[in-house]
Amino acid sequence: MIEIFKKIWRFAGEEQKNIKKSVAVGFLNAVFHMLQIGAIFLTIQALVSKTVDKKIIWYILILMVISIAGKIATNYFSQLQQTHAGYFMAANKRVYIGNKMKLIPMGFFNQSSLGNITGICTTVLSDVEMTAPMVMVLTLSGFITTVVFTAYMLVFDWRMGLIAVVGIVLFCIVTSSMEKKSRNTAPKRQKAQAELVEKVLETIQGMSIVKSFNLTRIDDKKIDRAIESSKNTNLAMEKLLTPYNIMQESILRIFSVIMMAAALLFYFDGTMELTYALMFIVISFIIFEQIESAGHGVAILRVCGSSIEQANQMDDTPVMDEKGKEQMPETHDIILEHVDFSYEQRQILKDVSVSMKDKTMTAIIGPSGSGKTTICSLIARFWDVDGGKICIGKTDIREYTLESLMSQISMVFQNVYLFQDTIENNIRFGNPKATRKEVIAAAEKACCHEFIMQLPQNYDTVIGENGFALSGGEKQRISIARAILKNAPIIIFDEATANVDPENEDRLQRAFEQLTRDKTVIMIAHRLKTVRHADQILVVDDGRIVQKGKHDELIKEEGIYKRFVSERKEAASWGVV
Ligand SMILES: Nc1ncnc2c1ncn2[C@@H]1O[C@H](COP(=O)(O)OP(=O)(O)OP(=O)(O)O)[C@@H](O)[C@H]1O
Repeated sequence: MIEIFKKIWRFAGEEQKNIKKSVAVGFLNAVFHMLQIGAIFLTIQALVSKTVDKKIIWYILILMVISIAGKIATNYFSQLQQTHAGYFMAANKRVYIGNKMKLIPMGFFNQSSLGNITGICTTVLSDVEMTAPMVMVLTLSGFITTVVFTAYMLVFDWRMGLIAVVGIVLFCIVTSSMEKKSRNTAPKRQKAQAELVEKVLETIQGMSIVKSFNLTRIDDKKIDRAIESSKNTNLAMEKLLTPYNIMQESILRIFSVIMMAAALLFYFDGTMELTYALMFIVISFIIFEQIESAGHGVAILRVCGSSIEQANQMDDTPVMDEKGKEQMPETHDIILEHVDFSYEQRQILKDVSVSMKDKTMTAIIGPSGSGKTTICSLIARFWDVDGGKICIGKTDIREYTLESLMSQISMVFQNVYLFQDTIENNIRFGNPKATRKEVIAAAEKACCHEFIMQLPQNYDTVIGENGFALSGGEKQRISIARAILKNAPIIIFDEATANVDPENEDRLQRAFEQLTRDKTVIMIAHRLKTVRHADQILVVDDGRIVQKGKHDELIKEEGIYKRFVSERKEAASWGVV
C-alpha cells in the first residue's frame, strides 16, 4: 500500500503541494466534525445535572455553528485542491506524452502502441485524474484522524480506547488483504481496457476495408470479445471487493455495538460516570466514520496504482534526441555513408553510399519495396541507421536536435494527412507564425487558391465538417502550400503514383516547381518527365543503389533504368502515363 502511495506521490510532481494541502484540510474537516462531540458532551452534562445555564446553551450553539461552518469550508477547499491536483497531474502527463512522442522513433508507432497510447491519454489518465488525489486524501486524512481520535479516547478512558483500537486493527487487516487481492485483478482490468480501445481504433481505421470485403461480422466478433473481456474483468474486480467491503462494514458496526454495550456495562458496574457513558454511546456511532472512508479509498488504490504504472510506461520508451544540439548547417548537401538499416530483424538497406549536392535534384526510382521511402525516412530521422551515417552539410544528423533537423526538411507524401481544422490552419501548419496574407501567397504558388475560393467558407472552411472533403490532387497541393510556407532548404517529395488527370498534373507540376526552386530536392519519382530533368538519378533495387547518374548516361546502360524508361514510353503510347 505504501508503495502505491509513493507511486501516486511521485506521479503528482508539482501537484504534491495541493495534495498535502488537501490532506491537511481533510484532517481539519474531521476536527470540525469532532467538535460536535464537545457540543454533545456539554448537552449531556447539562441534561444529567438538570441545571440549565444560559451560558452553556450559548457554548453548545457556538460549537455547533463552528463545527458546521468549518466542515463546509474545509470540505470546499479540500475538494478544490483535490480536483486541481487531479486535473493538473493528468494534464501534465498528457503534455509530457505529447512532447515525448515527437522524439520517439517511428518504429514504435504500430497498431498496438497506438491503442496503448490512446488508452493512456484517455481512459487511463481519466482514471488517475478522478481517483488519485481523492484516494490519497480519503485514505491519509481518514487514517490520521482515526489515530488521533483513538489516542484521545485512550486518554479519556483506556478501556473504551482499547475496544476502538481492536476494531480498527481488525478493519486494517481486512483492508490490507483486500488490497493485496486486487493486486492481480487491477492490471488485468487495465489490459482489457487498453485492448478494447485498440480494437475500436483498428475497426474505425479499417472501416472502408471491413465494408468493402464484407468483414463486418468477423470484425464485430473481435470488438465483442474485447468488450466481453473488459466487462468480465470489471465484474471480477467488483466480485472480489464486495465480500471485503461487507466484512469491513460488519467489523465497524459490530465494534460500534460493543462500544455501546461496554459504556453501559461500565456505567452499571459504577466505573464510569453517566455523562461519559452517554457520550461514549454517541461517539460509538461516529468514531469509525473516518476510517470507513479511508477503507473506500483503499479499495480503489490498486486500480489507481496500475493506471499510474501504465501511464508511466511511456517514460521507458527510448528517445532519439539525446545527443542533439540546436544548430543550422551552412550548406544542404546530403551524404549517406555505408548506411545499413533493418526494420527489426529484416535488413532493408545494405551499404548505401551516395552524395546529393546542395540545391540539386535527386530522383530515386526502383521497384516497389526496394527501399526508396526508407532512404527518405532515414534522412528525416524517422528511424536511426544501424550502420554508417547520414550527414547534412557535413554534420551527422544525430548531432542535430530533432527540431533543428526538421526545420531543414519539408516532406510531401502521397497520403496527405489534413487535420480537422480550417484550410488556412492546415496550410499554416508549415509555419505557425505566418500571416493570412502569407498563407494565401503560399496557396497561390501551390495552385490551390482558385479551388479554395470556390469552397463554402473559402480559407475558413473546416476539413471534415458537413461531409466536406478534398480530392487526392487537391490534398497534395495543400501539402505543397504547407511546404512552401515552411520554406525549408531540403524537400523530400513522393510523387503520386495514382493517375492524375492532365489538368491536375499540370497544376501539381507548377506547384512543385514553385516549391523546389533553389532547394536540395529528393524525389521518389514515378514519371519519366520528372526523372529526365533530375541532376542525379538513383536506381534502388533490393536495398542497394544499383545505378547512379543522369538520364542520358543511364539510358545507355542495360538495367532497371532502361526498363523503367521503356515501360513508361510504352505506357505513354497506350495513353496510360
Ligand atoms: N514500418 C515498417 N516496418 C517494417 N517493414 C517495413 C516498414 N516500412 C517498410 N517496410 C518494408 O521495407 C521494405 C522497403 O519499403 P519502402 O517503403 O522503403 O519501399 P519503397 O521502395 O518505397 O516501396 P513503394 O514504391 O512500394 O512505396 C518493404 O519490403 C516494406 O515491406
